[in-house]
Amino acid sequence: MASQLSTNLLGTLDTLAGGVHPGFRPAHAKGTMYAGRFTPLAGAAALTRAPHAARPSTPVTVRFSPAAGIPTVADNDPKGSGPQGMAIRFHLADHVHTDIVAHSHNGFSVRTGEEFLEFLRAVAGSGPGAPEPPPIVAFLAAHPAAKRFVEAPKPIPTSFARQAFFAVTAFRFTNAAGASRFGRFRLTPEAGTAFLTADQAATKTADFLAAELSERLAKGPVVFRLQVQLAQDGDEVADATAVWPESREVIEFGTLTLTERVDELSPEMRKVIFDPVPRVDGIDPSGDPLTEVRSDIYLLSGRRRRAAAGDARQA
Ligand code: HEM
Repeated sequence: MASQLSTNLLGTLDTLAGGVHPGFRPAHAKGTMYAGRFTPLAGAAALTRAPHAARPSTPVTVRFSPAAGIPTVADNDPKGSGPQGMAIRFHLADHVHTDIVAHSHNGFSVRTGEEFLEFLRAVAGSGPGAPEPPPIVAFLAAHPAAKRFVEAPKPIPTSFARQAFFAVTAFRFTNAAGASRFGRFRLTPEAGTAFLTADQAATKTADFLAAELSERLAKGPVVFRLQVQLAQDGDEVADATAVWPESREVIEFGTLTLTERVDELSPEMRKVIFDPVPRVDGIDPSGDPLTEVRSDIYLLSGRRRRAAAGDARQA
């Protein structure tokens, strides 16, 4: 059952999206989906006994999305586009899967769901007609991580294939010998990162990122390196605002190769609800409080979306 916190978070995201858009996600509403394969490297099985770390290859479904809860948001909207999302489903068997939900900023604004609700409410209360100073000013003054997140540049990428993505919350990886390490997934584009200037971005069309990816895929696959940044003793593993230094070891977990676009409006794709909890033996939550609340709210939101799409019986 969804908690009061999840219900409140969902309601506030709806408010920020200008109301409920039936059948769409209240965050990362606009998205396109792709099919491909994951092939692990030796580092994967050394870190975890999860099945996709040992198999030669696993089919995947990927969804890229601008951040806003508005289904028509423009890909080049300076406020609504970033951080872009990349959600990955590894198909392990019929109806068995494990997901990674990542976005293009390394880190998050707040540590807990309660704090996120406070943040979203401050944003919602700071629109036209808000008191002076608006509530977001006091919130950001009291929450330095949220201030850093808000103020961090979020340039528009030239392509989803030229953007790096970070799963943000840490997991505990356990290998076949029972040895555990904490780490954070990240995705590095094989083509390297590349961003538009504000002037270049302004010349782009509203759906240019999906169009660009289709053109790119017509010429060949799009490749990402799936990596895990490992925590050192003493690193904070239960706080998504605590970004670990880039000097931490990063292991090559495997390669994600996307080959074709799939129809996100097909009944099968509309059913997909990505889950921030991996739910696979060998990759467990780290105790980060965001993980559980996100899992709860994505399910709540996903079920509402499925019901609106008319296939609630499959929920
Ligand atoms: C308490 C914190 C958070 C809340 C309440 C929240 C809320 C949501 C909701 C309601 C959705 C739509 C889910 C659906 O309808 O399927 C969503 C999607 C998404 N969120 Fe979050 N989120 C949180 C934290 C994060 C963090 C830390 C990240 C960074 C990785 C993130 C990245 C994404 C992405 C990429 C999607 C789109 C997933 C897809 O393609 O289906 N969120 N979020």
